[in-house]
Amino acid sequence: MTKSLMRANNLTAVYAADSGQDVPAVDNVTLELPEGQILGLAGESGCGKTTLGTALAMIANPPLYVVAGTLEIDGNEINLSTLPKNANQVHRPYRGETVSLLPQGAMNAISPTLRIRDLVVDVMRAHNGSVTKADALDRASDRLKMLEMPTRVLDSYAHQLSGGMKQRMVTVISTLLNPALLIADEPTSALDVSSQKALIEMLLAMVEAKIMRGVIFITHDLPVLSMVTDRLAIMYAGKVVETGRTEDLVNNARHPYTAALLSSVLDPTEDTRTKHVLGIPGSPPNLGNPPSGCRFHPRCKFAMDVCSTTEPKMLSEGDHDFACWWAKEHPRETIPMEVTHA
Ligand SMILES: Nc1ncnc2c1ncn2[C@@H]1O[C@H](COP(=O)(O)OP(=O)(O)OP(=O)(O)O)[C@@H](O)[C@H]1O
Repeated sequence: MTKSLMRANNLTAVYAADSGQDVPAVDNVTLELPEGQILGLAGESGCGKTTLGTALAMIANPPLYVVAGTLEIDGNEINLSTLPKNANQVHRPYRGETVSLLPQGAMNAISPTLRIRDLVVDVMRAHNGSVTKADALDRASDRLKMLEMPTRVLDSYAHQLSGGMKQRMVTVISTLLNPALLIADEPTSALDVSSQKALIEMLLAMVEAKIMRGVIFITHDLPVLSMVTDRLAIMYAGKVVETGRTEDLVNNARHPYTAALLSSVLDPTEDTRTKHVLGIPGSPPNLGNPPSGCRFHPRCKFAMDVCSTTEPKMLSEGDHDFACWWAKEHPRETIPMEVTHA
């Protein structure tokens, strides 16, 4: 593997509940991103993707607490559990410059009373109060020219822009400080197909130009991830269950959950109309009280006795890691995809 840009070690993040029972939404997750690559983070709704992104971006606020874990990035090792509990007090260069988060729905959060140029100045000044308006706007304008986007957008209000343009603008603004790592949470989900393509092309151009040196791309949308990412990490019920090169996961899933997730996606080929996509039986567990052993075992058609009693350890086959008892007993065997024909 090429040089590592980021490595999160044994990260656990919990939501403190009024009932006193904490919900560990991210449980002992270890994740690595090589320099210059895009890592896709996928899994069903509620599996902890946004919580993991929030913890890595060092913007966890109560009731979310990072209770364990370190982040190695850019030669620093940051103990995430000892950062101030109020994210506003976290060392500024960590937030925004080391890691920048493009939150879910960011494009709809732009104030209707601000022009894009005002937003640029606000964001730049939040990081460095002494930045002049002219310098902030010069930087934004240079960045837009570099990305072949129209600079007149800076004079617009959000409601004057299309959804696709708004999303590209918030992406540009959230990377003006050249963060080492950008975490983009569902950046394409609310966009039409051509706007998705434009955003993806822009993200790839930004990585190519080293505006940021790595991206974690969070989405449910596996077809988008398989197009854009170098690596994938699949989460289930707060845990990363499989990670590796995108091509390896898509063609040779080693965890039954990954295989089930992939086979829930319709591939628009000639025989699509005759295919039954089986989906994944059952529903994800309550993270406050997850199943014992492997958390996926109640929904897994490959489950064995050990799966309900003992949590599987992460195993490696080359650059491909997975936590599954069935895969351990069936080295290098591809999990069959569950698609039937009418
Ligand atoms: N403020 C909160 N208090 C308590 N539990 C929460 C809170 N926010 C999220 N959770 C729980 O944490 C778990 C993980 O949520 P998270 O939003 O990280 O999942 P996700 O995979 O990003 O989902 P989605 O794809 O729907 O965005 C969920 O089970 C959710 O119910």
